[in-house]
Amino acid sequence: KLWWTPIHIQNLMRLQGIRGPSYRLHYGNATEISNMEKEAMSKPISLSHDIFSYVQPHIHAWTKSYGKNFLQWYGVQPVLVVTEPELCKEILNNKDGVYPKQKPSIFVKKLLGDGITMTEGEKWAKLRKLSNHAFHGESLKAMFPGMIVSAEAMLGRWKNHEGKEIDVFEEFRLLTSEVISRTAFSSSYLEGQNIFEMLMKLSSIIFRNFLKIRFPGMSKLFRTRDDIESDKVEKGIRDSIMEIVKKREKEAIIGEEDSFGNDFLGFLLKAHHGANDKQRVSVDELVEECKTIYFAGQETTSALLAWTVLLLALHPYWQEEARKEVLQLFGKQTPTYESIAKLKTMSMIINETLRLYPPSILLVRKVAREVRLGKLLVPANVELLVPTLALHHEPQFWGQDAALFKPERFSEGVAKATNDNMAAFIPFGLGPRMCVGINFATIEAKITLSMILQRYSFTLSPGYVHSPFRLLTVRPQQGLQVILQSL
Ligand code: HEM
Repeated sequence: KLWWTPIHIQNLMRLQGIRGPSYRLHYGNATEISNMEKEAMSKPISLSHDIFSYVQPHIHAWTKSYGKNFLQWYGVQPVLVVTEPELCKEILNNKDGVYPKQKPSIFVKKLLGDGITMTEGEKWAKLRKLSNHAFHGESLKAMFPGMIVSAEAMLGRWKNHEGKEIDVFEEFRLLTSEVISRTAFSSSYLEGQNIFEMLMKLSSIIFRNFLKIRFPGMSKLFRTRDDIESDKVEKGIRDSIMEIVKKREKEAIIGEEDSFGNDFLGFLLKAHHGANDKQRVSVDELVEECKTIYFAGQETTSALLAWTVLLLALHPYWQEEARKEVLQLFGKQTPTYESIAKLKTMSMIINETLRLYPPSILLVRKVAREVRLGKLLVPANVELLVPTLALHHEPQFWGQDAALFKPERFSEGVAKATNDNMAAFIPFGLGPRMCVGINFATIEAKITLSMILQRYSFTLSPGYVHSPFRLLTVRPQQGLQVILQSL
Protein backbone atom coordinates (compact mmCIF):
# COMPACT_ATOMS: atom_id res chain seq x y z
CA LYS A 1 0.00 0.00 0.00
CA LEU A 2 2.77 2.42 0.88
CA TRP A 3 5.19 1.60 -1.90
CA TRP A 4 4.23 -1.01 -4.48
CA THR A 5 0.75 0.29 -5.40
CA PRO A 6 1.82 3.96 -5.78
CA ILE A 7 4.85 3.01 -7.89
CA HIS A 8 2.69 0.74 -10.02
CA ILE A 9 0.11 3.50 -10.65
CA GLN A 10 2.83 6.05 -11.30
CA ASN A 11 4.40 3.76 -13.94
CA LEU A 12 1.04 2.98 -15.49
CA MET A 13 0.31 6.68 -15.94
CA ARG A 14 3.85 7.50 -17.13
CA LEU A 15 3.53 4.90 -19.88
CA GLN A 16 0.52 6.89 -21.10
CA GLY A 17 2.45 10.18 -21.06
CA ILE A 18 1.14 11.43 -17.70
CA ARG A 19 4.05 12.72 -15.66
CA GLY A 20 4.23 14.53 -12.36
CA PRO A 21 6.31 14.99 -9.21
CA SER A 22 7.64 11.63 -7.97
CA TYR A 23 5.78 9.77 -5.26
CA ARG A 24 7.56 9.96 -1.88
CA LEU A 25 7.08 7.22 0.66
CA HIS A 26 3.95 7.74 2.77
CA TYR A 27 3.78 11.53 2.31
CA GLY A 28 3.51 11.66 -1.47
CA ASN A 29 3.88 15.33 -2.45
CA ALA A 30 2.07 16.78 0.57
CA THR A 31 5.23 18.33 2.04
CA GLU A 32 6.27 19.88 -1.30
CA ILE A 33 2.78 21.31 -1.85
CA SER A 34 2.65 22.71 1.67
CA ASN A 35 6.14 24.28 1.34
CA MET A 36 5.30 25.81 -2.03
CA GLU A 37 2.12 27.32 -0.58
CA LYS A 38 3.99 28.69 2.43
CA GLU A 39 6.66 30.23 0.24
CA ALA A 40 4.14 31.87 -2.09
CA MET A 41 2.20 33.30 0.86
CA SER A 42 5.38 34.62 2.53
CA LYS A 43 5.94 37.13 -0.29
CA PRO A 44 3.79 40.22 -0.64
CA ILE A 45 1.65 40.24 -3.78
CA SER A 46 1.14 43.34 -5.89
CA LEU A 47 -2.38 44.54 -6.57
CA SER A 48 -2.72 42.28 -9.58
CA HIS A 49 -5.39 39.73 -10.38
CA ASP A 50 -2.81 37.20 -11.52
CA ILE A 51 -3.49 35.14 -8.41
CA PHE A 52 -3.18 31.58 -9.76
CA SER A 53 0.54 31.17 -8.99
CA TYR A 54 -0.03 32.73 -5.55
CA VAL A 55 -3.03 30.70 -4.43
CA GLN A 56 -2.11 27.35 -6.03
CA PRO A 57 1.63 27.53 -6.71
CA HIS A 58 2.03 23.77 -7.13
CA ILE A 59 -0.63 23.45 -9.83
CA HIS A 60 0.79 26.52 -11.58
CA ALA A 61 4.35 25.15 -11.51
CA TRP A 62 3.50 21.53 -12.30
CA THR A 63 1.23 22.23 -15.29
CA LYS A 64 4.22 24.16 -16.68
CA SER A 65 6.72 21.33 -15.97
CA TYR A 66 4.58 18.27 -16.66
CA GLY A 67 1.80 19.37 -19.00
CA LYS A 68 -1.94 20.02 -18.88
CA ASN A 69 -2.75 16.83 -17.00
CA PHE A 70 -0.39 15.54 -14.34
CA LEU A 71 -0.28 13.10 -11.44
CA GLN A 72 0.40 14.25 -7.87
CA TRP A 73 0.12 12.48 -4.52
CA TYR A 74 -1.68 13.34 -1.27
CA GLY A 75 0.05 10.69 0.82
CA VAL A 76 -0.70 7.37 -0.87
CA GLN A 77 -3.69 8.85 -2.70
CA PRO A 78 -2.96 9.38 -6.41
CA VAL A 79 -4.49 12.61 -7.71
CA LEU A 80 -4.86 13.26 -11.42
CA VAL A 81 -5.03 17.00 -12.02
CA VAL A 82 -6.91 17.64 -15.26
CA THR A 83 -6.91 20.98 -17.08
CA GLU A 84 -7.64 19.75 -20.59
CA PRO A 85 -11.17 21.14 -21.13
CA GLU A 86 -12.54 18.15 -23.05
CA LEU A 87 -11.53 15.84 -20.20
CA CYS A 88 -12.91 18.25 -17.56
CA LYS A 89 -16.25 18.21 -19.36
CA GLU A 90 -16.20 14.43 -19.64
CA ILE A 91 -15.64 14.12 -15.89
CA LEU A 92 -18.15 16.72 -14.73
CA ASN A 93 -20.92 15.87 -17.20
CA ASN A 94 -20.82 12.13 -16.51
CA LYS A 95 -24.11 10.65 -15.35
CA ASP A 96 -23.16 6.96 -15.07
CA GLY A 97 -21.64 7.21 -11.61
CA VAL A 98 -18.09 6.55 -12.90
CA TYR A 99 -16.81 9.77 -11.36
CA PRO A 100 -18.54 10.11 -7.98
CA LYS A 101 -17.58 12.62 -5.31
CA GLN A 102 -14.45 11.70 -3.35
CA LYS A 103 -15.11 10.34 0.15
CA PRO A 104 -14.75 13.31 2.52
CA SER A 105 -11.86 13.46 5.00
CA ILE A 106 -12.73 13.04 8.70
CA PHE A 107 -12.95 16.79 9.18
CA VAL A 108 -14.87 17.60 5.98
CA LYS A 109 -17.37 14.94 7.04
CA LYS A 110 -17.96 16.85 10.25
CA LEU A 111 -18.68 20.00 8.24
CA LEU A 112 -20.86 18.65 5.43
CA GLY A 113 -21.70 15.16 6.65
CA ASP A 114 -22.85 12.72 4.03
CA GLY A 115 -25.25 15.34 2.68
CA ILE A 116 -26.12 16.59 -0.78
CA THR A 117 -22.62 17.82 -1.67
CA MET A 118 -20.96 14.50 -0.77
CA THR A 119 -23.47 11.76 -1.38
CA GLU A 120 -24.49 9.82 -4.52
CA GLY A 121 -27.31 7.76 -6.01
CA GLU A 122 -30.87 7.77 -4.71
CA LYS A 123 -30.04 9.69 -1.58
CA TRP A 124 -28.46 12.48 -3.65
CA ALA A 125 -31.41 12.55 -6.07
CA LYS A 126 -33.85 12.91 -3.16
CA LEU A 127 -31.89 15.74 -1.52
CA ARG A 128 -31.21 17.49 -4.83
CA LYS A 129 -34.93 17.51 -5.67
CA LEU A 130 -35.69 19.04 -2.31
CA SER A 131 -33.03 21.76 -2.64
CA ASN A 132 -33.99 22.54 -6.24
CA HIS A 133 -37.55 23.07 -5.05
CA ALA A 134 -36.43 25.32 -2.19
CA PHE A 135 -34.01 27.53 -4.19
CA HIS A 136 -35.74 27.95 -7.54
CA GLY A 137 -39.02 29.24 -9.01
CA GLU A 138 -41.72 30.55 -6.71
CA SER A 139 -39.79 29.64 -3.54
CA LEU A 140 -36.83 31.71 -4.70
CA LYS A 141 -39.15 34.59 -5.56
CA ALA A 142 -40.59 34.40 -2.04
CA MET A 143 -37.06 34.86 -0.66
CA PHE A 144 -36.53 38.16 -2.51
CA PRO A 145 -38.07 40.46 0.15
CA GLY A 146 -35.91 38.80 2.83
CA MET A 147 -32.80 39.61 0.82
CA ILE A 148 -33.89 43.25 0.45
CA VAL A 149 -34.58 43.63 4.18
CA SER A 150 -31.13 42.21 5.01
CA ALA A 151 -29.39 44.53 2.53
CA GLU A 152 -31.31 47.51 3.97
CA ALA A 153 -30.18 46.54 7.47
CA MET A 154 -26.55 46.43 6.31
CA LEU A 155 -26.83 49.80 4.59
CA GLY A 156 -28.40 51.22 7.73
CA ARG A 157 -25.17 50.34 9.55
CA TRP A 158 -23.11 51.95 6.80
CA LYS A 159 -24.59 55.40 7.59
CA ASN A 160 -22.10 55.60 10.47
CA HIS A 161 -19.19 55.04 8.07
CA GLU A 162 -19.90 57.69 5.44
CA GLY A 163 -16.66 59.40 4.36
CA LYS A 164 -14.75 56.82 6.37
CA GLU A 165 -13.16 53.43 5.96
CA ILE A 166 -15.23 50.26 6.26
CA ASP A 167 -14.27 46.58 6.01
CA VAL A 168 -16.86 45.39 3.52
CA PHE A 169 -15.77 41.76 3.70
CA GLU A 170 -16.85 41.62 7.34
CA GLU A 171 -20.09 43.39 6.37
CA PHE A 172 -20.78 40.88 3.59
CA ARG A 173 -20.08 38.01 5.96
CA LEU A 174 -22.82 39.34 8.26
CA LEU A 175 -25.14 40.09 5.35
CA THR A 176 -24.91 36.67 3.72
CA SER A 177 -25.33 34.96 7.09
CA GLU A 178 -28.41 37.04 7.76
CA VAL A 179 -29.82 36.38 4.27
CA ILE A 180 -29.49 32.61 4.54
CA SER A 181 -30.91 32.59 8.10
CA ARG A 182 -33.82 34.77 7.08
CA THR A 183 -34.70 33.17 3.75
CA ALA A 184 -33.95 29.46 4.16
CA PHE A 185 -34.71 29.15 7.89
CA SER A 186 -37.05 32.13 8.50
CA SER A 187 -34.85 32.91 11.47
CA SER A 188 -32.56 35.79 12.41
CA TYR A 189 -28.82 36.26 12.09
CA LEU A 190 -28.58 36.05 15.86
CA GLU A 191 -30.19 32.60 15.92
CA GLY A 192 -27.79 31.37 13.23
CA GLN A 193 -24.73 33.28 14.53
CA ASN A 194 -23.62 30.48 16.76
CA ILE A 195 -23.83 28.00 13.88
CA PHE A 196 -21.84 30.24 11.51
CA GLU A 197 -19.10 30.73 14.09
CA MET A 198 -18.80 26.99 14.66
CA LEU A 199 -18.81 26.31 10.90
CA MET A 200 -15.93 28.80 10.54
CA LYS A 201 -14.02 26.97 13.28
CA LEU A 202 -14.48 23.69 11.41
CA SER A 203 -13.32 25.31 8.13
CA SER A 204 -10.10 26.42 9.83
CA ILE A 205 -9.53 22.93 11.24
CA ILE A 206 -10.06 21.39 7.77
CA PHE A 207 -7.62 23.84 6.22
CA ARG A 208 -4.98 23.23 8.93
CA ASN A 209 -5.20 19.47 8.42
CA PHE A 210 -5.63 19.36 4.65
CA LEU A 211 -2.05 18.38 3.87
CA LYS A 212 -1.28 16.54 7.12
CA ILE A 213 -0.74 12.89 6.20
CA ARG A 214 -1.39 10.50 9.09
CA PHE A 215 -0.31 6.89 9.43
CA PRO A 216 -3.21 4.52 8.79
CA GLY A 217 -5.04 3.65 11.99
CA MET A 218 -3.24 6.37 13.98
CA SER A 219 -6.34 8.56 14.16
CA LYS A 220 -8.02 5.83 16.22
CA LEU A 221 -5.06 5.37 18.58
CA PHE A 222 -3.93 8.93 18.96
CA ARG A 223 -6.36 11.82 18.96
CA THR A 224 -5.02 15.27 18.18
CA ARG A 225 -6.30 18.51 19.64
CA ASP A 226 -8.12 19.14 16.34
CA ASP A 227 -9.84 15.72 16.56
CA ILE A 228 -11.20 16.57 20.00
CA GLU A 229 -12.08 20.16 19.13
CA SER A 230 -13.85 19.17 15.89
CA ASP A 231 -15.95 16.56 17.72
CA LYS A 232 -17.04 19.24 20.16
CA VAL A 233 -17.82 21.74 17.40
CA GLU A 234 -19.74 19.14 15.38
CA LYS A 235 -21.89 18.35 18.38
CA GLY A 236 -22.41 22.05 19.08
CA ILE A 237 -23.63 22.64 15.52
CA ARG A 238 -25.98 19.68 15.72
CA ASP A 239 -27.45 20.88 19.04
CA SER A 240 -27.99 24.41 17.70
CA ILE A 241 -29.66 23.16 14.53
CA MET A 242 -31.87 20.77 16.51
CA GLU A 243 -32.98 23.69 18.67
CA ILE A 244 -34.17 25.58 15.56
CA VAL A 245 -35.81 22.39 14.22
CA LYS A 246 -37.61 21.67 17.52
CA LYS A 247 -38.86 25.25 17.71
CA ARG A 248 -40.33 24.97 14.20
CA GLU A 249 -41.91 21.61 14.99
CA LYS A 250 -43.55 23.08 18.07
CA GLU A 251 -45.01 25.94 16.05
CA ALA A 252 -46.47 23.57 13.44
CA ILE A 253 -49.97 22.12 13.68
CA ILE A 254 -49.88 18.37 14.28
CA GLY A 255 -51.12 16.43 11.24
CA GLU A 256 -50.88 19.44 8.91
CA GLU A 257 -47.74 19.04 6.86
CA ASP A 258 -48.07 22.46 5.22
CA SER A 259 -47.82 24.18 8.58
CA PHE A 260 -44.08 23.47 8.72
CA GLY A 261 -43.56 26.54 6.51
CA ASN A 262 -42.61 27.28 2.93
CA ASP A 263 -38.89 27.81 3.34
CA PHE A 264 -36.03 25.30 3.05
CA LEU A 265 -36.42 24.17 6.67
CA GLY A 266 -40.18 23.78 6.16
CA PHE A 267 -39.62 21.58 3.09
CA LEU A 268 -37.09 19.46 5.00
CA LEU A 269 -39.51 18.98 7.90
CA LYS A 270 -42.35 18.12 5.55
CA ALA A 271 -40.13 15.43 4.01
CA HIS A 272 -39.07 14.24 7.47
CA HIS A 273 -42.61 13.84 8.77
CA GLY A 274 -44.17 12.97 5.41
CA ALA A 275 -45.87 9.71 4.50
CA ASN A 276 -43.74 9.11 1.40
CA ASP A 277 -41.07 6.56 2.45
CA LYS A 278 -38.91 7.14 -0.64
CA GLN A 279 -38.68 10.88 -0.09
CA ARG A 280 -38.42 10.69 3.72
CA VAL A 281 -35.49 12.57 5.25
CA SER A 282 -33.99 11.19 8.47
CA VAL A 283 -32.95 13.37 11.43
CA ASP A 284 -29.27 12.98 10.47
CA GLU A 285 -29.99 14.00 6.89
CA LEU A 286 -32.01 16.95 8.12
CA VAL A 287 -29.10 18.20 10.22
CA GLU A 288 -26.60 17.63 7.39
CA GLU A 289 -28.70 19.56 4.88
CA CYS A 290 -29.13 22.48 7.25
CA LYS A 291 -25.35 22.57 7.90
CA THR A 292 -24.63 22.42 4.17
CA ILE A 293 -26.96 25.27 3.28
CA TYR A 294 -25.77 27.45 6.18
CA PHE A 295 -22.20 26.90 4.97
CA ALA A 296 -22.59 26.86 1.16
CA GLY A 297 -25.03 29.74 1.20
CA GLN A 298 -22.78 32.08 3.12
CA GLU A 299 -19.03 31.55 2.51
CA THR A 300 -19.14 31.66 -1.27
CA THR A 301 -21.47 34.62 -1.74
CA SER A 302 -19.63 36.84 0.75
CA ALA A 303 -16.37 36.18 -1.14
CA LEU A 304 -18.05 37.00 -4.47
CA LEU A 305 -19.40 40.29 -3.12
CA ALA A 306 -16.07 41.30 -1.62
CA TRP A 307 -14.07 40.60 -4.81
CA THR A 308 -16.65 42.47 -6.91
CA VAL A 309 -16.34 45.54 -4.70
CA LEU A 310 -12.53 45.33 -4.91
CA LEU A 311 -12.66 45.24 -8.71
CA LEU A 312 -15.17 48.09 -8.92
CA ALA A 313 -13.09 50.18 -6.51
CA LEU A 314 -10.05 49.62 -8.73
CA HIS A 315 -11.96 50.29 -11.97
CA PRO A 316 -14.02 53.48 -11.54
CA TYR A 317 -15.16 53.31 -15.18
CA TRP A 318 -16.98 50.02 -14.53
CA GLN A 319 -18.27 51.25 -11.17
CA GLU A 320 -19.85 54.21 -12.98
CA GLU A 321 -21.24 52.02 -15.79
CA ALA A 322 -22.82 49.69 -13.24
CA ARG A 323 -24.30 52.64 -11.32
CA LYS A 324 -25.70 54.19 -14.51
CA GLU A 325 -27.46 50.95 -15.32
CA VAL A 326 -28.88 50.58 -11.81
CA LEU A 327 -30.15 54.18 -11.75
CA GLN A 328 -31.67 53.83 -15.21
CA LEU A 329 -33.50 50.68 -14.17
CA PHE A 330 -34.53 51.45 -10.59
CA GLY A 331 -33.78 55.15 -9.98
CA LYS A 332 -33.62 55.43 -6.21
CA GLN A 333 -36.31 52.77 -5.77
CA THR A 334 -35.79 49.35 -4.24
CA PRO A 335 -34.90 46.70 -6.87
CA THR A 336 -37.73 44.39 -7.91
CA TYR A 337 -37.59 40.65 -8.60
CA GLU A 338 -38.85 41.13 -12.17
CA SER A 339 -36.25 43.77 -13.07
CA ILE A 340 -33.17 42.32 -11.45
CA ALA A 341 -32.68 39.97 -14.43
CA LYS A 342 -32.35 43.01 -16.73
CA LEU A 343 -29.02 44.10 -15.18
CA LYS A 344 -26.75 43.27 -18.12
CA THR A 345 -23.63 45.28 -17.24
CA MET A 346 -23.80 43.97 -13.70
CA SER A 347 -24.00 40.38 -14.98
CA MET A 348 -20.87 41.00 -17.04
CA ILE A 349 -19.08 42.41 -13.99
CA ILE A 350 -20.15 39.51 -11.77
CA ASN A 351 -19.07 36.93 -14.36
CA GLU A 352 -15.68 38.57 -14.79
CA THR A 353 -15.25 38.65 -10.99
CA LEU A 354 -16.16 34.96 -10.76
CA ARG A 355 -13.62 34.26 -13.49
CA LEU A 356 -10.73 36.09 -11.81
CA TYR A 357 -11.65 35.21 -8.22
CA PRO A 358 -13.78 32.05 -8.24
CA PRO A 359 -14.77 31.43 -4.59
CA SER A 360 -14.52 27.68 -5.16
CA ILE A 361 -11.21 26.85 -6.85
CA LEU A 362 -11.26 23.05 -7.11
CA LEU A 363 -13.79 20.42 -8.12
CA VAL A 364 -13.00 16.96 -6.77
CA ARG A 365 -14.15 13.55 -8.01
CA LYS A 366 -12.77 10.03 -7.97
CA VAL A 367 -12.60 7.14 -10.41
CA ALA A 368 -15.06 4.50 -9.18
CA ARG A 369 -13.80 1.74 -11.48
CA GLU A 370 -11.10 1.51 -14.16
CA VAL A 371 -12.20 3.90 -16.88
CA ARG A 372 -11.25 5.38 -20.23
CA LEU A 373 -11.01 9.13 -19.83
CA GLY A 374 -10.30 10.56 -23.29
CA LYS A 375 -7.43 8.38 -24.44
CA LEU A 376 -6.23 7.62 -20.92
CA LEU A 377 -6.89 4.42 -19.05
CA VAL A 378 -7.26 5.49 -15.42
CA PRO A 379 -7.25 2.89 -12.62
CA ALA A 380 -9.95 2.79 -9.94
CA ASN A 381 -9.64 5.01 -6.85
CA VAL A 382 -7.56 7.72 -8.50
CA GLU A 383 -8.78 11.12 -7.28
CA LEU A 384 -9.56 13.65 -10.01
CA LEU A 385 -9.02 17.37 -9.57
CA VAL A 386 -10.50 19.95 -11.91
CA PRO A 387 -8.77 23.20 -10.92
CA THR A 388 -11.29 25.96 -11.66
CA LEU A 389 -8.77 28.74 -11.00
CA ALA A 390 -6.30 27.33 -13.55
CA LEU A 391 -9.01 27.11 -16.22
CA HIS A 392 -10.25 30.63 -15.48
CA HIS A 393 -6.73 32.08 -15.84
CA GLU A 394 -5.65 30.07 -18.90
CA PRO A 395 -4.35 32.40 -21.66
CA GLN A 396 -5.29 29.81 -24.27
CA PHE A 397 -8.97 30.49 -23.51
CA TRP A 398 -8.85 34.06 -22.28
CA GLY A 399 -5.91 35.57 -24.17
CA GLN A 400 -2.60 37.02 -22.98
CA ASP A 401 -4.58 39.57 -20.93
CA ALA A 402 -6.25 36.77 -18.94
CA ALA A 403 -5.24 38.40 -15.64
CA LEU A 404 -6.91 41.72 -16.48
CA PHE A 405 -10.40 42.73 -15.38
CA LYS A 406 -12.35 43.10 -18.62
CA PRO A 407 -16.10 42.58 -18.14
CA GLU A 408 -16.60 43.23 -21.87
CA ARG A 409 -15.47 39.61 -22.40
CA PHE A 410 -18.99 38.66 -21.28
CA SER A 411 -20.89 41.29 -23.29
CA GLU A 412 -22.45 38.59 -25.46
CA GLY A 413 -22.93 36.01 -22.74
CA VAL A 414 -20.91 33.13 -21.33
CA ALA A 415 -21.04 30.89 -24.42
CA LYS A 416 -19.52 33.59 -26.63
CA ALA A 417 -16.93 34.54 -24.00
CA THR A 418 -15.72 30.95 -23.77
CA ASN A 419 -16.02 30.15 -27.50
CA ASP A 420 -18.52 27.48 -26.52
CA ASN A 421 -15.81 25.89 -24.40
CA MET A 422 -17.96 25.26 -21.33
CA ALA A 423 -15.11 24.08 -19.13
CA ALA A 424 -13.27 27.41 -19.49
CA PHE A 425 -15.71 29.05 -17.06
CA ILE A 426 -17.09 26.90 -14.26
CA PRO A 427 -17.49 29.05 -11.11
CA PHE A 428 -20.64 27.09 -10.20
CA GLY A 429 -19.38 23.74 -11.51
CA LEU A 430 -20.80 21.87 -14.47
CA GLY A 431 -23.14 18.96 -15.14
CA PRO A 432 -25.52 17.24 -12.72
CA ARG A 433 -23.67 18.44 -9.58
CA MET A 434 -23.73 22.09 -10.59
CA CYS A 435 -24.50 24.52 -7.76
CA VAL A 436 -28.07 24.43 -6.44
CA GLY A 437 -27.76 28.02 -5.20
CA ILE A 438 -26.62 29.65 -8.47
CA ASN A 439 -29.78 31.76 -8.89
CA PHE A 440 -30.05 32.49 -5.18
CA ALA A 441 -26.42 33.70 -5.04
CA THR A 442 -26.65 35.78 -8.21
CA ILE A 443 -29.86 37.49 -7.14
CA GLU A 444 -28.46 38.19 -3.68
CA ALA A 445 -25.29 39.67 -5.20
CA LYS A 446 -27.24 41.81 -7.68
CA ILE A 447 -29.59 43.21 -5.03
CA THR A 448 -26.72 44.05 -2.70
CA LEU A 449 -24.54 45.68 -5.35
CA SER A 450 -27.49 47.64 -6.79
CA MET A 451 -28.45 49.02 -3.39
CA ILE A 452 -24.83 49.98 -2.62
CA LEU A 453 -24.35 51.67 -6.00
CA GLN A 454 -27.57 53.67 -5.55
CA ARG A 455 -26.22 55.18 -2.33
CA TYR A 456 -22.42 55.23 -2.43
CA SER A 457 -19.34 55.55 -4.56
CA PHE A 458 -16.29 53.85 -3.13
CA THR A 459 -12.51 53.76 -3.50
CA LEU A 460 -9.98 51.35 -2.11
CA SER A 461 -8.55 52.34 1.27
CA PRO A 462 -4.75 52.82 1.45
CA GLY A 463 -4.90 50.32 4.33
CA TYR A 464 -6.03 47.42 2.09
CA VAL A 465 -3.47 44.60 1.76
CA HIS A 466 -4.02 42.33 -1.26
CA SER A 467 -3.73 38.75 -0.01
CA PRO A 468 -6.22 36.35 -1.56
CA PHE A 469 -6.25 33.48 0.88
CA ARG A 470 -7.60 29.99 0.45
CA LEU A 471 -9.53 28.64 3.39
CA LEU A 472 -12.33 26.57 1.88
CA THR A 473 -13.09 29.46 -0.44
CA VAL A 474 -10.73 32.16 -1.70
CA ARG A 475 -11.25 35.25 0.43
CA PRO A 476 -9.40 38.50 1.24
CA GLN A 477 -7.25 37.37 4.16
CA GLN A 478 -7.03 40.76 5.85
CA GLY A 479 -10.48 42.01 4.95
CA LEU A 480 -11.44 44.50 2.26
CA GLN A 481 -11.30 48.10 3.37
CA VAL A 482 -12.90 50.77 1.19
CA ILE A 483 -13.75 54.45 1.70
CA LEU A 484 -17.43 55.24 1.24
CA GLN A 485 -18.67 58.50 -0.32
CA SER A 486 -22.36 59.11 0.09
CA LEU A 487 -24.07 60.13 -3.20
C1 HEM B 1 -21.11 32.73 -5.43
C2 HEM B 1 -21.70 31.79 -4.78
C3 HEM B 1 -21.50 30.32 -5.00
C4 HEM B 1 -20.51 29.64 -5.68
C5 HEM B 1 -19.32 30.23 -6.40
C6 HEM B 1 -20.82 28.23 -5.57
C7 HEM B 1 -20.06 27.23 -6.15
C8 HEM B 1 -20.45 25.91 -6.19
C9 HEM B 1 -19.77 24.88 -6.95
C10 HEM B 1 -18.52 25.10 -7.77
C11 HEM B 1 -20.45 23.73 -6.77
C12 HEM B 1 -20.16 22.38 -7.44
C13 HEM B 1 -19.23 21.52 -6.62
C14 HEM B 1 -18.82 20.27 -7.36
O1 HEM B 1 -19.17 20.06 -8.52
O2 HEM B 1 -18.09 19.48 -6.76
C15 HEM B 1 -21.53 24.00 -5.85
C16 HEM B 1 -22.42 23.06 -5.38
C17 HEM B 1 -23.40 23.33 -4.47
N1 HEM B 1 -23.78 24.57 -4.00
FE1 HEM B 1 -22.95 26.33 -4.49
N2 HEM B 1 -21.96 28.08 -4.81
C18 HEM B 1 -22.41 29.32 -4.46
C19 HEM B 1 -23.53 29.61 -3.71
C20 HEM B 1 -24.38 28.68 -3.17
C21 HEM B 1 -25.56 28.97 -2.39
C22 HEM B 1 -26.05 30.38 -2.06
C23 HEM B 1 -26.10 27.78 -2.02
C24 HEM B 1 -27.34 27.50 -1.21
C25 HEM B 1 -28.29 28.31 -1.01
C26 HEM B 1 -25.28 26.73 -2.58
C27 HEM B 1 -25.49 25.38 -2.43
C28 HEM B 1 -24.80 24.40 -3.11
C29 HEM B 1 -25.10 22.99 -2.97
C30 HEM B 1 -26.16 22.38 -2.07
C31 HEM B 1 -24.22 22.31 -3.83
C32 HEM B 1 -24.11 20.81 -4.04
C33 HEM B 1 -24.89 20.37 -5.26
C34 HEM B 1 -24.81 18.88 -5.55
O3 HEM B 1 -23.84 18.23 -5.21
O4 HEM B 1 -25.78 18.39 -6.15
N3 HEM B 1 -24.24 27.31 -3.27
N4 HEM B 1 -21.53 25.33 -5.53
